[in-house]
Amino acid sequence: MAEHNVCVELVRERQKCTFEVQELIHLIDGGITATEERREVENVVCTDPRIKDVVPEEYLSHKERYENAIRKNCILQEILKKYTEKRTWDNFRPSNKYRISSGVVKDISPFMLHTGMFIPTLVNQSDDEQKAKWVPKAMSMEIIGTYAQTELGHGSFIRGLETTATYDPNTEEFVLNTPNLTSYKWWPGGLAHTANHCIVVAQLYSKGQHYGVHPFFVQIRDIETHVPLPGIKVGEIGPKLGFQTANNGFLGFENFRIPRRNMLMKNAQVLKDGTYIKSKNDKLTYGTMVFVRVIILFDLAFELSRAATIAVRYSAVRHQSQLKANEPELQIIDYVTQQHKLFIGVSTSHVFRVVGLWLWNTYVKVNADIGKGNMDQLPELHALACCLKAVCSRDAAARVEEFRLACGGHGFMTSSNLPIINGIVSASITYEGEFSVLMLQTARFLMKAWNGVLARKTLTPTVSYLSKFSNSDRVQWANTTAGIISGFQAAAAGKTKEAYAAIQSYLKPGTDYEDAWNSASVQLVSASEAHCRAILCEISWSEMQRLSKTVSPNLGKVLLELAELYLTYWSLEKRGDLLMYTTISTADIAKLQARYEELLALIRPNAVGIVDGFDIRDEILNSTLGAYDGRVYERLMEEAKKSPLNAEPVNESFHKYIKPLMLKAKL
Ligand SMILES: CCCCCCCC/C=C\CCCCCCCCCCC/C=C/C(=O)SCCNC(=O)CCNC(=O)[C@H](O)C(C)(C)COP(=O)(O)OP(=O)(O)OC[C@H]1O[C@@H](n2cnc3c(N)ncnc32)[C@H](O)[C@@H]1OP(=O)(O)O
Ligand SMILES: Cc1cc2nc3c(=O)[nH]c(=O)nc-3n(C[C@H](O)[C@H](O)[C@H](O)COP(=O)(O)OP(=O)(O)OC[C@H]3O[C@@H](n4cnc5c(N)ncnc54)[C@H](O)[C@@H]3O)c2cc1C
Repeated sequence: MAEHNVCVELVRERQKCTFEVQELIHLIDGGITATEERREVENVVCTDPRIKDVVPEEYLSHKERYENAIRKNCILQEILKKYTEKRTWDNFRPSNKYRISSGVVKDISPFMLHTGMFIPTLVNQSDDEQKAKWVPKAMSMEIIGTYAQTELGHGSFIRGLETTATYDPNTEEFVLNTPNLTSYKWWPGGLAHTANHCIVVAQLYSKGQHYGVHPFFVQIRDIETHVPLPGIKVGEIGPKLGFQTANNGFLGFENFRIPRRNMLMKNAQVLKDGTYIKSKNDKLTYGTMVFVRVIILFDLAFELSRAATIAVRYSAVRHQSQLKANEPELQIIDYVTQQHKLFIGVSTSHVFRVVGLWLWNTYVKVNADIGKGNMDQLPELHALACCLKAVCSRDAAARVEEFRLACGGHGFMTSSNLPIINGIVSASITYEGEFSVLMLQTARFLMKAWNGVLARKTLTPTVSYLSKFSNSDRVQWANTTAGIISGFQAAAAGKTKEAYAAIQSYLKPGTDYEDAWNSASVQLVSASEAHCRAILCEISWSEMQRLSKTVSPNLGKVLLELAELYLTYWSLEKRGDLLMYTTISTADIAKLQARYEELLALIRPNAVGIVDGFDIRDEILNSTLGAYDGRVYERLMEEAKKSPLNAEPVNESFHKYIKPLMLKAKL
């Protein structure tokens, strides 16, 4: 971007920056080569003239919008092939390269489920022979798939799914059926008109026995004509709050037959005669969900970085109100309340990225152990992935909404892109495991851990802190980062203990454990949240400290300020918990507040530099308010002019309706 086109405010902001933005970019990407590779792909895609929309997406009809998304995503796949052909799924590492999708369509790609769930399920749940047959076809997009689990009647409760797969040993086939309305598959992305295959999660029956839910590889459309195969009823579920171009669909089966070997057989198998071979652990069927819950953290970090870039740049450009009489109007970023809205979101993006990488490394290690037959770490991984996915998605949605509010009226414009990002992030609170449902899964793990505390057993690493805080004394508070982390752990331990006690108190004679659990569930969710906050604080602080030592002192200082801001913000938000479970005093809280305000002031001069460090191209930001040059007002007007209503000075509705109304009023 030529600096002479950049508005004066952003030029000044960039001059103020105390660190090398390029260094931050490389740190986020994971190295200079990674930045170069990402930029190369982004450049090829974003400068392809076929990708540019003449009419903005939001003015298209629902149908046109989908067709446009498909057209452009096919071009993207063609381009990406060149950059991914040397990769195999096995050497896949979460990479920023995939954020390019936002530069192609503003909303969600209809192929997201193909890449995000169909391929991972084939890779992780097929046996070697199945993998060799299906994965290359899926990777090259010779076949296009999705992940069809949720039904009209059941999403959270997977054991309640109603689609059946009944084995017929005479033909060595499974017969798939949708026995009633509530058993229609409902929601899968790309299912409606994009995918020709899917993973179907169905209740398995063989030799008259029921064996629970299992994944099946199912072709639903003819490869040549794309017509649904006989016995398949498929369609789209309609417009939603967001995800307009995701092509979410419904699917029903009527005595639809698939070969025996189309059951994914890495974990459990059905032999030719119908004999069922059990999996080593029946929760391995849920493996794709664990994978996606892990990678969602990267997606949330990315979406937050987009929203942060938009809101921070806009706040530097926008002037409003006078702080002092006869002085120029302030840049809104100089109002401390505005910094309070903005900087925690910026910091949270960094926290999610580093905690996401830590979680990813844990996932890779546990998966390798599972491969060797060792399932010991699976419950802990599941508990971690559940609470982190749940809390981070909810936090991300709150932060994006705050960024939108920070942009005032213009943040309400679709052209700001904040409403679309809002829709994308809000959906993640529900999909891949609804918030409360996942929090209660982590609570199950915490209750078991508390049993371990009471039995003086050695706990697994992420809950080992519970033993330290098992007595009733309030923990000694220290106004340091270590003190804050210890305070969060004390709060988590205290809440875990109370939730445990609440269950016991509800367990009167004649009360089932499940009812007592339900009665205590608000406290259980609260304990899970506290546990998750303790992890977010501990891991982000240790990771940011580690990273700060790998970069120049100037950048290191900024990283530590962002990490400390996160800890301080949450200490103040959760001061009630800290007052309950630590010896923190009102004077300590006042000190925390003062430090928080100090951190806002320290971050302020670098704010634009920090979001520049996310290195998000204008085509990927898709925002009138957030572009690199800060020409906010020109862009808002340019975009407004694209409204089809502005194509004619008088709309025909005037003559048809308004004029007759006015005439009637005269009579
Ligand atoms: C080579 C080139 C490379 C290119 C690669 C590019 C890759 C691109 C990558 C990234 C792109 C970026 C994309 C990022 C975002 C992707 C998003 C995509 C998804 C978006 C669309 C959404 C899809 C969906 O929503 S799919 C449907 C998801 N559904 C759910 O999540 C349902 C939630 N419900 C459940 O999980 C379960 O029903 C339950 C856990 C709530 C309860 O299960 P149940 O069987 O009833 O269990 P329960 O009796 O309560 O407990 C039994 C015990 O089992 C334990 N347990 C439960 N689940 C698990 C598990 N998963 N693992 C381990 N253990 C589990 C549970 O704790 C209990 O244990 P206990 O000991 O008895 O306490
Ligand atoms: C945008 C989007 C994309 C999606 N994509 C896919 C996809 O590609 N493939 C797919 O298979 N699915 C997909 N889904 C479905 C998604 O996984 C489910 O919507 C999700 O798992 C929640 O299930 P549900 O809708 O049945 O909600 P419900 O389970 O009905 O939840 C409704 C309410 O009941 C509460 N509740 C439910 N059970 C419990 C419990 N045990 N304890 C306490 N409270 C409970 C919940 O907390 C919630 O408040 C998608 C959903 C969305 C929104």
